[in-house]
Amino acid sequence: MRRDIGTDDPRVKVRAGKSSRPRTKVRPDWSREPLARVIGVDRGRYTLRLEESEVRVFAVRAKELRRGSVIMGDLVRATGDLSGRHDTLARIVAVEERASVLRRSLEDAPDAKGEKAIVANAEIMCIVVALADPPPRTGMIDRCLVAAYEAGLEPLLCLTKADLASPDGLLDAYSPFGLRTIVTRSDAPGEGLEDLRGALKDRFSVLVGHSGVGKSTLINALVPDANRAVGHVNEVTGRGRHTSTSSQAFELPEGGWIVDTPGVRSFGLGHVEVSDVLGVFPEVDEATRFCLPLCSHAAEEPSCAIDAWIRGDAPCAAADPAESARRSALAASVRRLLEAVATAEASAKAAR
Ligand SMILES: Nc1nc2c(ncn2[C@@H]2O[C@H](COP(=O)(O)OP(=O)(O)OP(=O)(O)O)[C@@H](O)[C@H]2O)c(=O)[nH]1
Repeated sequence: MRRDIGTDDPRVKVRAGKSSRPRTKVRPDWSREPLARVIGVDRGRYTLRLEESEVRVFAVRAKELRRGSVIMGDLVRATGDLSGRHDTLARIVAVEERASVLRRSLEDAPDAKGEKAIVANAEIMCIVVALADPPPRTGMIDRCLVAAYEAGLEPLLCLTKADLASPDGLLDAYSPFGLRTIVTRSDAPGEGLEDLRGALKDRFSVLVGHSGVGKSTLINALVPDANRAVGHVNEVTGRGRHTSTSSQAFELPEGGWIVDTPGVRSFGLGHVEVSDVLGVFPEVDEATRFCLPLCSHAAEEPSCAIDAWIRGDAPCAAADPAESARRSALAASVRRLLEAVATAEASAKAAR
């Protein structure tokens, strides 16, 4: 129907009102467009590597894709100029289903709500911790572990700066998790670096760790032409300066990718639940079925069934002293992770 615009003058053309425009639910099928991996994110610009030709192209997001819907590591469909020539731009038109999503809750950023997906399709979280300068903080390792378990990534603990302090204390503290652990020192890279190379080969890994722990140093050692800027640790604060600011994936010469992204240096865990952590440790999870409802599973909880499981009391499976010692170490570690989740929950509530 023609809209009434208050004149019959035939020279005045009437465009259909917005509401009467025909709508279609049929979306274009992008599934035949070339597949590419997002290997760089710098504000609204993406660097893609085409899966088939391995050509690198710059791209922007198509209008119909929401802000934040394309993240590092995504497999996407791209159209437009895919030549990779200087001054050309491709267009990301669709994002493939993700095998894993690493998220960060934003309760630590008071102006933002909810959570943010930061890396897609990663397989390994390489938690980089300096043995000194800056000193290691177990709270940060625990938060990273919880985030890795929640996202379905395999955690790998990389202890750097072994020339400055012994790794023994941390190795002991994390042995109950059965984590893969690698110790490195930049003055004698040798064995540690080789182990790391082996662990990351053919995998898509994400590096996390505080500023100044030596992430860029590791990347430069693993990827000869990375040219990652190496910062210095401030003598007063004992921290680095977050020398690396853009999110970038580096291709390892022996195959695989390693991502350094500033966004994953701290983790809010507001989106993680107790069951996410317990799900990773089936035997502890099993024991908690005998807890009273609303049990926090903390060590001071008088009726928590985890203690009965440690002792091997019925209805849990019996345990000899060696088995009890193993259960006790594992329970202490799991309780530390649960505490990290509880603390995050409490601060999320307080921020609301
Ligand atoms: N003694 C010692 N120093 C190291 C080692 N690895 C790195 N460093 C030094 O630690 C400082 C920080 O290293 P970076 O590689 O820039 O650390 P980063 O984690 O990338 O820091 P950001 O970019 O700020 O996040 C530099 O001065 C490095 O030379 C090591 O194994 N031993």
